Amino acid sequence: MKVLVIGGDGYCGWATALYLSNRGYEVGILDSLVRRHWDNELGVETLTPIALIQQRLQRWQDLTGKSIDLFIGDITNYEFLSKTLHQFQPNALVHFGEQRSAPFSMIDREHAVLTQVNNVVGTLNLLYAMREDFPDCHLVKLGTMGEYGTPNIDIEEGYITIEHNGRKDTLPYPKQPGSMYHLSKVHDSHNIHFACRIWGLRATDLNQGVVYGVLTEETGMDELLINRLDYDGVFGTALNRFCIQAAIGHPLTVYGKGGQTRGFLDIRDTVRCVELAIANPAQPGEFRVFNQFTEQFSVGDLALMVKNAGNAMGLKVEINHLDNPRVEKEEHYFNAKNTKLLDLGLQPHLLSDSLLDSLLNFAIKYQKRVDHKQIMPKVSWHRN
Ligand SMILES: O=c1ccn([C@@H]2O[C@H](COP(=O)(O)OP(=O)(O)O[C@H]3O[C@H](CS(=O)(=O)O)[C@@H](O)[C@H](O)[C@H]3O)[C@@H](O)[C@H]2O)c(=O)[nH]1
Repeated sequence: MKVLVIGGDGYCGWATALYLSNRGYEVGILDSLVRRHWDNELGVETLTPIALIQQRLQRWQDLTGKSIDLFIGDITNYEFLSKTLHQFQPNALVHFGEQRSAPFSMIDREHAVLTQVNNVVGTLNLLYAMREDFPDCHLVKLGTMGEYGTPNIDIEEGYITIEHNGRKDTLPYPKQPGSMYHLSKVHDSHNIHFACRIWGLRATDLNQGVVYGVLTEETGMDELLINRLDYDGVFGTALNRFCIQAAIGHPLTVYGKGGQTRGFLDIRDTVRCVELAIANPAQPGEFRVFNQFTEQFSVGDLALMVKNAGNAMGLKVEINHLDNPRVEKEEHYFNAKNTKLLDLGLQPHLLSDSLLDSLLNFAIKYQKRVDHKQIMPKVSWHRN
């Protein structure tokens, strides 16, 4: 089975490409490498030193004998995309190739437009390329739990059955995203759903929660295969940031009250979830939605867990409640379903003391690379 991983040079994409290659899939990576460019523009570097994509792939081949084809280019360029698909002939497309940071999308108008054009046009191009020449190919698209927002009712997996004035229907679950980035994913979901309904394409939208961790079996094999681990205020995400902050003695940056609750998962489960989706494809015409997370936590609870784990290792860890740079509910109901991937056989790696220890130790190992100026959030959702 041939799988093209779009965005295969990024945090989730790199881990997934190696995992699938190790499991015997024929893997190609398509990536524009723009994420490395955005790091340069923002003046930030991931905690871990990441090798050039070509060196990474050479090392993978030397270690395992498995080769991964590389296509460098941008899927917003339809000609490049179409040429690549014809060359590679994929059976499944795994699409991580989007601008994925909420703060980045909220910097200013330019970054909002960049995010939405990049994400929506890239995915639209994919849908048209599939419609033209690869109508049977299965699209596995990374969506986000943030598409739903934080409604005061249970969150279902993509659809909700509603009774209204004596009639009943199962309809797309209402969306109330919290950033221009999260909105771009909602727009994608609508476009993909349309392509499935009208053209009979098949797709799975993986509404992923916040990913944490850095090691997978494959990326841990060699220093040159090491994954990125972002800690800065733009691309760093909650738990990873807290561990790195604890390791360098920076107070943990809880935004506001800290009751913000989200779905979380270990990166070792991200790669497995993608494989489960590929191995059990959607039917022609089906737009399938899986909620891809394993546990729910509030950011305040996560900060406490990191503080306790850090204290146990002899680190002094403080928790700071900062003025929230985002506009979001800080105390709210949150109960999201996540049974579909479990039904397909996902065995979650739940957040444990040993994972926190390993992440903290990882952060301590690379602490010299941390630029302390990049920790505090600088992007505000507020009007002024
Ligand atoms: O130092 C921090 C960082 C974040 N938060 C809070 O933690 C929550 C999550 O923020 P995040 O930065 O960890 O994650 P988010 O911006 O939601 O985006 C990340 O997680 C999303 C899944 S979800 O959150 O929408 O379920 C993915 O789609 C995105 O690509 C990924 O960057 C927010 O309430 C935020 O205010 C803090 O309190 N302190």
